[in-house]
Formats: sequence, C-alpha cells, structure tokens
Amino acid sequence: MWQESSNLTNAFGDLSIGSIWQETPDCSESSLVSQLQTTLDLQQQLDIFSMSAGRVLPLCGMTLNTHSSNLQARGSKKGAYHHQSKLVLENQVLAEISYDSAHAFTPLVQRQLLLLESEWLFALRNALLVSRLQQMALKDPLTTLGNRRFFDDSFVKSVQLAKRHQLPLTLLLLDLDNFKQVNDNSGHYVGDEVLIAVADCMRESLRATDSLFRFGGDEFAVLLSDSDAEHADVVADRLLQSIYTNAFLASHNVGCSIGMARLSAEHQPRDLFHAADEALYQAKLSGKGRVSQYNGGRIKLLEKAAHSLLAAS
Ligand SMILES: Nc1nc2c(ncn2[C@@H]2O[C@H](COP(=O)(O)OP(=O)(O)OP(=O)(O)O)[C@@H](O)[C@H]2O)c(=O)[nH]1
Repeated sequence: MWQESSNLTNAFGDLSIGSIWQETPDCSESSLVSQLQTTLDLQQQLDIFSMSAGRVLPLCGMTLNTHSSNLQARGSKKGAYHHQSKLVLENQVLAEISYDSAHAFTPLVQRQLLLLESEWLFALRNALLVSRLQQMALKDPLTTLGNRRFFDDSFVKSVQLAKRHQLPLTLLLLDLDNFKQVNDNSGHYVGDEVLIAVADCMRESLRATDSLFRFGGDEFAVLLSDSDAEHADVVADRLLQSIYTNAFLASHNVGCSIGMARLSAEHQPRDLFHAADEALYQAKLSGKGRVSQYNGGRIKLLEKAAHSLLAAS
C-alpha cells in the first residue's frame, strides 16, 4: 500500500510544492476530508492521510502515536529527515505524527503538512473514540485483562489456527481458593485489590499478556501457544510461584487452583474448554492449591502443589 503511495508520490515528485496545491484540485482539503470520512479505522485513516502527505513531500515513513497505540503507515521506513507534529483539537492532544523523508522538511513543507493535518482532526477524533470503545468492550475494567467476550473470540480463533497449522495450544483455567473469605472478612474493596494483584502476578509470569483473561468473579484463563504450550506445566508452576510468593495475597491467605488441557486433533473449542474445566474441578476436589492436567480422559495431578511452594518460601 505504501508502495502504491510512493509511486503516486513519485508521480507528483517533479512538481514543486506550490504547484501541487495550485494544480491538483483533487488533492484539495475537501477531497481528503471526504476520503477520511469513509472509515473509522485508524490504520486506514493513516494510510489515506499518508497518500495526501506524500504529495506535499515524497515520504518514506509515517508513524501515528496515540494514547493506546503506535501505528505505522504501511511499508514505512526511516528517512534521513524527520518531522514531528502534534494533532491538537480543542486543546486536546489527539495524537503525535512523525514523518520520515529523504528530503528536508522546509518551513513551507511544514506549513503545508500542518494545513493537511488540520483536515484530519475531526475524522481522527471519531476514529480514536471508536477504537477506545472497542478496547473497552473487550477489557475487564477492574484488572484490564481481556474479558470473557475477548476470550471467546480469541479462543475459537486460536483453536482454528492451531489445528490448521498443527501447532500446540494449551488452555489454563485458574480459580482463586478461599477468595470469598476476603470479601467477607475485609470487604469488597480489598477483594478487588486481591483480583488486581492476581492479574499483576499473571502478567509478570507470562510473556504474551494479550493471552490473559478474567472471566469475572475469581476465574481467570490463560491461552498458551507455541513453546509455552509445550511447557505449560512450567508456566503453571511459574504462575503458582508468583501468586503464592506475593506478600499481599499471602496476607489474605489467597491461593489458586489451575486446570489445564492441551488441544488434540479431535478437539473442538468446547471440548478443550471442558477438558481444562474438568481438570480444574479435580484440582479443587483434591484439596486446592494444585495444578492438574487433563490427559486424554484421565486427570493427572501435577506434583508441584502450591502448598509445598508456600512451605518452601
Ligand atoms: N471483590 C470482588 N468480589 C467478586 C467480584 N466478582 C465476584 N466476586 C466474589 O467472588 C466470590 C467467588 O466465589 P467462590 O469462587 O465460591 O469463592 P472461593 O472462596 O474462592 O471458593 P473456592 O473456589 O471453593 O475456594 C463470591 O463471593 C463473589 O461475590 C468482584 O469483581 N470483586
């Protein structure tokens, strides 16, 4: 896409900046505005904007930094010259844009870009709003982990992907032990802090934080792919260590049980979930603070029970 825009840019490259604005009325502000209004997708807006900016000065890269994302126009590369600008609407900084080019950003070019940026502001604000709403709809507001809806979506996609490419995938379901007593003894607010601390422990123990979810209540899920899925018992062990050695959680006597199951060829998403759920149930039944693994119809209790970790710490 950026390649296309570079070609376009090259086509205009022979024209002076001034002549671009005078001789190409199709690049006019209203034309850019109407193009930007065709989408609420930030990446698409950036790609559209980069086409117009590339007519002002041949560009080799463009980056948009917002509060929650860092996007690059497709095919962006570093250039010898660099220019940055804040996109501000009604005293609010919406984003920061960075341009890269093999050519210098003269004061005239900067002014032309500024004019162009002003045409993006309203469409950008709308796209940012939509992006924020989309993120909110998929996040658990208390822990900021993915919520149940996000899990359902990611889970089905991950199972399909793993089966298609014959990649390993392991699901871990984690349920806190004795959490109700925290609420009962110390109040709901402290209960919330416990849930946040557990989420932090999970983040610390895992590399891909986008595979962590809170279902609601004191139930969490972890989706492990690739090498992490192969060594899920090690990951589960790390999770237990992190939770059982956390001083705040220990002070409230909160532990956890984990059930895990590995995707097999005949599994549908529902089967994998049920297998991990069954393993979790057995972990609870066997005295909590344990990891158990669903193993082709059998449940194997792993040796490293959290109680022994706690005793060792
Ligand atoms: N503070 C807080 N508590 C919640 C939230 N959502 C659910 N709960 C409480 O979480 C508790 C979950 O209940 P259980 O899983 O039966 O509690 P438990 O003591 O961990 O039970 P075991 O799993 O058998 O050890 C209930 O008391 C719910 O009211 C929340 O967002 N914040």
